[in-house]
Amino acid sequence: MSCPGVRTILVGDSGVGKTSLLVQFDQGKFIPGSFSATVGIGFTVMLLGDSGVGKTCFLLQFKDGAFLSGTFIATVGIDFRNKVVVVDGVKVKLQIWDTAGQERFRSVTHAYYRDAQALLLLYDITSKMSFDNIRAWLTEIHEYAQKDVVIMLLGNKILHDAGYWMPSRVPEPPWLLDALRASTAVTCLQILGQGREGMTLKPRPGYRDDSEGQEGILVIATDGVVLLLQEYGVPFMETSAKTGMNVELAFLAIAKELKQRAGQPLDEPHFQIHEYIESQKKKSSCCAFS
Ligand SMILES: Nc1nc2c(ncn2[C@@H]2O[C@H](COP(=O)(O)OP(=O)(O)OP(=O)(O)O)[C@@H](O)[C@H]2O)c(=O)[nH]1
Repeated sequence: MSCPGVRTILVGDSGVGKTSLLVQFDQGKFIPGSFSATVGIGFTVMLLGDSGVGKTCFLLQFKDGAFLSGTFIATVGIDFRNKVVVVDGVKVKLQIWDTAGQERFRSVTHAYYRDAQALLLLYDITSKMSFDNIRAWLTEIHEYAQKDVVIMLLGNKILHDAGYWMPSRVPEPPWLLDALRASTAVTCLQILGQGREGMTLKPRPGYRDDSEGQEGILVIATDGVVLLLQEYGVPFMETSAKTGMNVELAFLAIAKELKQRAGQPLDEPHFQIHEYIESQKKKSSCCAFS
């Protein structure tokens, strides 16, 4: 959550101490005897979206496996974290930039768009406003980012993770309640659409005041997203920075796509990010309703 400033690049032979110097500066400590050569393949991923959609939490969940609950401290300017992931047996270093969602930092973050190879664009599924602003974000991306930048749309704060939602009546059969709680907004609507008219999910009273009613919130999770995806063709997932759902999958899919692009011989078939995330999502949610 630091202010952007001068960019400094550490260069020098392997083993001279570049990483240790950086760790000493960042964390104020020296880690003895832990030399591991910094991986040669690396990509820059940028997190974008309105203030409060959960970008910082999303990054910290991925980096440290922890959720930052409680007081919300808006990011100032831009902050970054590194994480190495293994893709098909190869170490890939992701440098992830967490940007401030607040309007007043927009000119600062624009300066970084061009250096990003992938963009994770987040909205908060409980905030219609944050979804409505996605088109404006996509317009900015087309203006400032590289033409071939990888984009993924993420609907963060899935329904059940904070207990914001409750059914308007006890569902029948009773196991459906657990199924609904374990669902994304999209699957909730699919379940509710299957002959269970008259039952809706409601946010807890007083939860938010920037959305015009609960129907609107759920609709953005289906019609709005489908239309947007048809128009822009970007891959989409619902995620939870709180429970960790799909957080790692989002970064892994991006890393896989970038790695394939970087080293792919022309005659090899192109990696299909849409198909990859659909197959992985199915794997992780296959038992939710059994
Ligand atoms: N329930 C729930 N709350 C979340 C989730 N992700 C973030 N939050 C909460 O949402 C609030 C905002 O999260 P941040 O990660 O700071 O939001 P941000 O997008 O980084 O905001 P800016 O830094 O202003 O751009 C915090 O109070 C978090 O605890 C999530 O997946 N589920």
